[in-house]
Amino acid sequence: MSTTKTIAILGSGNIGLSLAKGLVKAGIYQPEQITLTRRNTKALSTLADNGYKVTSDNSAAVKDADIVVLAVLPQQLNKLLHEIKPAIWEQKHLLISVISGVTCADIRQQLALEVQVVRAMPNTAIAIGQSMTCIATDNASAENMGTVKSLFDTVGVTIQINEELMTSATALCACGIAFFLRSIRAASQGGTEIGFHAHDALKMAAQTAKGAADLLLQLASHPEQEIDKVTSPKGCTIAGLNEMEHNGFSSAMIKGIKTSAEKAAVLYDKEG
Ligand SMILES: NC(=O)C1=CN([C@@H]2O[C@H](COP(=O)(O)OP(=O)(O)OC[C@H]3O[C@@H](n4cnc5c(N)ncnc54)[C@H](O)[C@@H]3O)[C@@H](O)[C@H]2O)C=CC1
Ligand SMILES: O=C(O)[C@@H]1CCC=N1
Repeated sequence: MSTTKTIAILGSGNIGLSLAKGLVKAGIYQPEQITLTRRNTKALSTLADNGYKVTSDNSAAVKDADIVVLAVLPQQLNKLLHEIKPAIWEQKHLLISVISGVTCADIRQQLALEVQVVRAMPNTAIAIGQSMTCIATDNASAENMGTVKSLFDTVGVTIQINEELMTSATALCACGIAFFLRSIRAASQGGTEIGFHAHDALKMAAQTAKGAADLLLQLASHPEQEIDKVTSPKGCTIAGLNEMEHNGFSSAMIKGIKTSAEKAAVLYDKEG
């Protein structure tokens, strides 16, 4: 699926660039249809060489775009909204915010405009078409939600949720990718301690994690069902697994996700 719409990504840092690269990789956008903004555009020179439009002028980028993606940090948002407000046309623009902890209503309130806003919470695997993206809105039309879903469907799996759950989605899916990466890293460190070179251990741990995830996704089974198939009686798996649990493995993950969700809810200062 390709589109003739143009998109401006305001704040081309980690997630903004991952999104841009993912959309181009998926074939839905040509680089020429995407404007990337950043205060220091030197950091985007390679992307400019690859055909993306690059500018530090957010208002110009908005004027040229059908879809405007807000991808700055929460503490950078109010200044950006103030800057682009005169360039936003309520009847034309669809705003997509990937910013954690900021509601659709917060954005309209800052802009003092009744523009349609959709929140999207992707993760960095969007760069390779493997994001888990949650989307939510409080005012966008079904047609615009369809547009946003189709856009993110090209770069992973998308689900629509209630906006109240967006901070939870941030913790589980956007932060979550870091939690799983750290688990894989820890497994590889264990692998090195028991005899493998570091690069082999990392590859073995990553493929094992991928296989575990695919068992759940492809067979639609439950983790414990799959774990039961691995744990031979009096065997080495249950011995290792129980040792991890005695050290708080599941508890650490649950507590970490709860802490991230609590933090996600207070990232944005409306007055800031
Ligand atoms: N990094 C991630 O995995 C995810 C991040 N998010 C959200 O995305 C947002 C961005 O996060 P990151 O990409 O990690 O941060 P980042 O710091 O890498 O990117 C933000 C970018 O915005 C630029 N910027 C700041 N003010 C600007 C302005 N006025 N005009 C143009 N560019 C401006 C900065 O120079 C920077 O390149 C945050 O609100 C975060 O909550 C959401 C999902 C995942
Ligand atoms: O760490 C953060 O605040 C952002 C939001 C989700 C992923 N990164």
